[in-house]
Amino acid sequence: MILNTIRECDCAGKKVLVRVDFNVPLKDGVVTDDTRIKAALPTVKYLLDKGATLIVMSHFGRPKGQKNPEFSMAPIAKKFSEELGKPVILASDVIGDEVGAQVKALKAGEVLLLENVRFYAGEEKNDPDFAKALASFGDIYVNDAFGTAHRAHASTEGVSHYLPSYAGFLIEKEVKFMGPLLENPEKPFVAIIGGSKVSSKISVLESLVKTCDTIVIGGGMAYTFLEVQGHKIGKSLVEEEYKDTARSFLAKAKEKGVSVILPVDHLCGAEFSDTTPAVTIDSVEIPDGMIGMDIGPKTVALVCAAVEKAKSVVWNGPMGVFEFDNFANGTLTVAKALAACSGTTVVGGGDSVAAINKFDLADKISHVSTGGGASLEFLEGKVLPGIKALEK
Ligand SMILES: Nc1ncnc2c1ncn2[C@@H]1O[C@H](COP(=O)(O)OP(=O)(O)O)[C@@H](O)[C@H]1O
Ligand SMILES: O=C(OP(=O)(O)O)[C@H](O)COP(=O)(O)O
Repeated sequence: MILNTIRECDCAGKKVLVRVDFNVPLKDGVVTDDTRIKAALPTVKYLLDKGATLIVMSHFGRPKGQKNPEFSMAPIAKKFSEELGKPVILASDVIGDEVGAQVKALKAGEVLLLENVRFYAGEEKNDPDFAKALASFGDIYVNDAFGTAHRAHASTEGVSHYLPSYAGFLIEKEVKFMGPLLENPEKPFVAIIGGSKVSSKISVLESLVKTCDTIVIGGGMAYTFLEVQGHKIGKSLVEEEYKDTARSFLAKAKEKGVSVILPVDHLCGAEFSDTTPAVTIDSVEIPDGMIGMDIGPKTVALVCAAVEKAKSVVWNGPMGVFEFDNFANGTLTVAKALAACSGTTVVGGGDSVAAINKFDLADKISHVSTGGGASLEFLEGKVLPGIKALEK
């Protein structure tokens, strides 16, 4: 996949329409995690250094096509300005005459942040008129919103039909790290997939089985697989309707000679709560009435040994209920193993990234993706419309 990148665009003296993903967590009107804002800064600063004037756009949350002050970009504009170290003007709206006038009034090198693009239904419908209205603000379009690249929306795909379009540094970096995992990973290649739902991860497992040497299945989704293997899982999470899918995945892995690591022991609780004491079950069989809430020490050792030998590792989804201190060990130890791995390590998915940040290990991972859904779809081998629009 070869992209047009901002290195190739002549943006001096031009108005550049930049799509970023500033869909960040807010609490009481304050940004609580600025990872996505920081991740967009290299592109924003580069364009400003080259003499561009910027019209920046993003969505925030899901206001469903309605103007709702709860979803205003105002608190994000404030944080963006602090991070950038220069004023950011917040537009009064997304499109329209008033915004048009604000764009026209911009002086060279100024930064205008449009209001939430999802205040208009045309955004998610990828309405050509809405896309044209956005495109009218710039001479060039730059997309750096990897986290939203799986959406074919007006600001992520539509505008590329009306302006010369380029990928920013973040999209370039995400593709640089994740592309080889899909096409030509350095071997041994280990994938660690966890989290709570088989339904949301089965497609990525089916894609990874084509390229991986080892696949670890942990977290709540592991129990559906253990149950189809005939093990006792107590009161652990199970997705009945995905048992056939789990069975056929295990058969496919066997046929391809891919080693699948499932939990061989567990940390269980009597109930799903953060005060439940962890009981180590030194067997794959979970007693009646118990809930599997983390992988046990023997499983942790198996996963760590696989990671230690790996040349490429991708991790998506925690190994246990890491939000509860009693059940965070599996996720923490696997995170540390990735941090110590000398191969290329890529972490994607909201909760695994949260775990990496909680344990302060982000700078020891080759690449921490800014996309949850987007990184999963990328690894599933799906075409991401926001990236396709930037291909040469
Ligand atoms: N053994 C488990 N039982 C129940 N939930 C679990 C278990 N292990 C992990 N989880 C939960 O999975 C959630 C993360 O899932 P996530 O990676 O977002 O993917 P998804 O929910 O789509 O599978 C976390 O909130 C974590 O507590
Ligand atoms: O936060 C996002 O997705 P993610 O939580 O899957 O990473 C993106 O901004 C996309 O948002 P959306 O899922 O409302 O389209």
